[in-house]
Amino acid sequence: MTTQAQQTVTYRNYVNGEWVAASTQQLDASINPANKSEIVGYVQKSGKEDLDRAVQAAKSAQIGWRKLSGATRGDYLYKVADILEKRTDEIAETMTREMGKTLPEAKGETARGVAILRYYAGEGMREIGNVIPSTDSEALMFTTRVPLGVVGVITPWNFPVAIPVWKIAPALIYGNTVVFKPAQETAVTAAKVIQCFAEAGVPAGVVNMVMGDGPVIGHGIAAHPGIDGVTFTGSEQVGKSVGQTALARGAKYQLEMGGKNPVIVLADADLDQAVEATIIGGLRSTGQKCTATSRVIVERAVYEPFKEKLLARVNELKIGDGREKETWMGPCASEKQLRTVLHYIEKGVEEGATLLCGGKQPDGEALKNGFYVEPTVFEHVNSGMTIAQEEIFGPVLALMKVDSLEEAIELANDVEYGLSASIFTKNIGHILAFIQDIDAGLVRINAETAGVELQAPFGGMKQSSSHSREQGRAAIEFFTAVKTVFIKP
Ligand SMILES: NC(=O)C1=CN([C@@H]2O[C@H](COP(=O)(O)OP(=O)(O)OC[C@H]3O[C@@H](n4cnc5c(N)ncnc54)[C@H](OP(=O)(O)O)[C@@H]3O)[C@@H](O)[C@H]2O)C=CC1
Ligand SMILES: O=C(O)CCC(=O)C(=O)O
Repeated sequence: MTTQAQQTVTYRNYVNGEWVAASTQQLDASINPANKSEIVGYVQKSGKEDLDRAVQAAKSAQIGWRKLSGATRGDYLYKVADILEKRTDEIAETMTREMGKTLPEAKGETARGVAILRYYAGEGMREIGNVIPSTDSEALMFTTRVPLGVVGVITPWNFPVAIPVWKIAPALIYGNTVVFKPAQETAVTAAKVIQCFAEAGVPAGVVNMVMGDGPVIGHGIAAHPGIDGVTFTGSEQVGKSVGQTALARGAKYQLEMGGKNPVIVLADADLDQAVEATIIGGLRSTGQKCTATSRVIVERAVYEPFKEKLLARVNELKIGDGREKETWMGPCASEKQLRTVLHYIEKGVEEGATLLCGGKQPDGEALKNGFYVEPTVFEHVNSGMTIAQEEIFGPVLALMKVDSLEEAIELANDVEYGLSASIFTKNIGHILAFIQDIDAGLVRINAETAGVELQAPFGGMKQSSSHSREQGRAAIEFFTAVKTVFIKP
């Protein structure tokens, strides 16, 4: 008889073009949050020595990679995109098994990874500088851009394909080499993405992946003298420590962290449209997006009809294993995440908010082995409450009633984050005031707070980011350094 351990694949680190076991000889089991007894794969629990090897490989590969033309680097990315595209179904299925989002969402995310790779492949043929008139009429002055060198990429579990790809692809196209540390929670999916780079023939050492714990490998990347820039997405607490560690040794860093994103629904809004966007923005991916809608600020005149429609829709949502066709919302990605969400729900009740629906783990035989939580709606939430201030990262909506647009914007801005915000109204004056006054890097009108587009800058204000932007052409700002050149005959 074969045991599950024998059947389950072990995924290795990818260092200098080879799949290698961690020097520690330690493994972690990556489990399915829809069924905690199912092991998706075993992943490496690496140590500092493994990281050192990866950094050394990335350093050795750097000059050769940098010296290729942008077009040639782009050709590699096109190949990676084609391979990822062919493996969409398999990789999406792994993602669903490993972190719980529904299969259509996982397929959409993988397709987004393909599109991001193609976008940055094309970037290898676009301009990287400007001619600036010199005060010396005989001279030519221009800017050009050079890679940082070796870039460390630290990513979370909520978008295990899209986030690594939107960091690794621009890093590579601008001539950097990469040391990638995926979230241990989703390291199997990450390994499959890196297999696409390996299969595309990206030269040895250009992309390296080291699996392991955040405090060891993630912190190790931030602190490593051989790493020239660090790009991070995850929690505010860890992000800030990554930034401080990188800053202390003079390395460049980029942080994308939390959100507490509001949707404002004004009296003239199309209520059905606003309800749908609140549900999709707040509850898709089980609320585990930094752009997820968390606070729902509704004008008094439409508060009751909006609430009724919202509750009716929330009560229809089918919770279950993301691989099943009829499932609308999967489990939380991990037990830790489930505990966090339940803790916030408890806190909401304790602090006096009214629970309108949800609030607990769902009943049912089919769900008892997974990290499920019901979609939850609170009302009578005020800005001083914990659930109105802290990022929950779960399917929890907080309804808040206001009397005017001014009050709505004031409430919307009354948090430490400023990632995404949306408004539902037909009044152009209100739309313009919102665009002007809201503290958010992503401002969305009559649309959900989530749903970023790969060709546009992405990032937040206040504590949501290091004030930098990712994606689109904005990525060039982090992944390159500018040289100003002055030439005289
Ligand atoms: N902005 C966003 O998109 C995200 C926000 N979050 C927020 O963070 C909360 C906690 O989630 P969690 O997964 O713990 O997020 P973390 O911030 O801990 O994880 C993000 C990444 O950082 C790594 N990491 C952990 N500790 C360190 C460290 N000391 N130094 C460097 N890297 C480190 C993690 O590794 P590993 O996990 O493998 O140990 C992971 O790869 C969520 O509830 C949510 O509020 C979470 C994910 C994404
Ligand atoms: O809304 C999206 O599509 C992206 C969200 C995101 O970047 C995140 O949750 O980390």
